[in-house]
Amino acid sequence: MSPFISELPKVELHLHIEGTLEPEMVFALAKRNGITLDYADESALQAAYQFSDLQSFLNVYYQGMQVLQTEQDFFDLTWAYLMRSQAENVRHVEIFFDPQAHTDRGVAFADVIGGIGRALAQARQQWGLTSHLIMSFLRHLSQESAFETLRQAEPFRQQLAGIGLDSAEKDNPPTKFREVYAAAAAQGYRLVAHAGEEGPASYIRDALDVLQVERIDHGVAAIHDAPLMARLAQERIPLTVCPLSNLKLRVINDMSEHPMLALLHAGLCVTVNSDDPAYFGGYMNANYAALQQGLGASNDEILQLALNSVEACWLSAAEKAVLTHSIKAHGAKY
Ligand code: HPA
Ligand SMILES: [Zn+2]
Repeated sequence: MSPFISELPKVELHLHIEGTLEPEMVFALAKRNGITLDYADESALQAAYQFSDLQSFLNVYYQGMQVLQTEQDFFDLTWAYLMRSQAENVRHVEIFFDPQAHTDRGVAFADVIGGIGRALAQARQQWGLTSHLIMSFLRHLSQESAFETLRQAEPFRQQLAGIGLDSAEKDNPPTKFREVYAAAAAQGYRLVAHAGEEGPASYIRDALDVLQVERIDHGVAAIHDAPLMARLAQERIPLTVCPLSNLKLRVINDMSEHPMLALLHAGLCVTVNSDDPAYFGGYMNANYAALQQGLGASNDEILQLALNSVEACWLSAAEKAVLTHSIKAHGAKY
């Protein structure tokens, strides 16, 4: 790992906390909670991490997270992620969680958000690692289920910065969630959505125009739509791109085909993120390194990507200025 990447101050904007569940923790939590797994050991579980598309990943992802049952489980999961982030010089994170994937199997919303929130608060206190939490609706479920989740979140409104939309994209367009996004906006939530990962570029346009999101998660399908790219550049709509995820889920066949630098050079506010690092082969540094090694990204390009993440995040202007300064100071050393 080049020190230029490992010592670079970083911001992560697209991370599913359930996607940080490492095989080792799957087995530890299964034991603690008296659950029998279908896999003999960690390497047998890891061997199942061969994905052909988004759905083949989601099947494993939803199965793995069933070991998460108590408030302490959610704390331990989140704390492990934050320790790694701290070690990788990540200074601020905006992370997703999938409440319906837990409440649908009888885990209380309060335990999920309680454990995650306790870990985030501890990281802020111990290291000054700041964070925001984004509640994601599962798009393969109904809009009514999303509304029910929005109601369940009401007592925790202050801990939630925004809402997102994830899970199976194909045949679950943004338009399916028009009303629940409008209701969340009326409650003051900030809005993001996954769009243009496996789905078409038109889903990115619908996320912007119908759901009124301010940031697009993934969005790599924009590369196929020149007018949309021009709009995204003109409006500086951030895309939270996840290189290793795109490779593992076969959105691209090889890192050398990744559209990140083409989007960057067209003036888009593209950012680097890890998505589900326990499943896709690496955390933040590994995603930056993949762009350096697989796509030939230069130090200047990497620096610009890191600065874009500060621009795209939800910190105050004063907090952003501190991060921008430290990224530029890091760049000046090379
Ligand atoms: O990459 C993703 N795409 C859609 N849904 C998800 N849920 C976790 N990760 C993902
Ligand atoms: Zn994602």
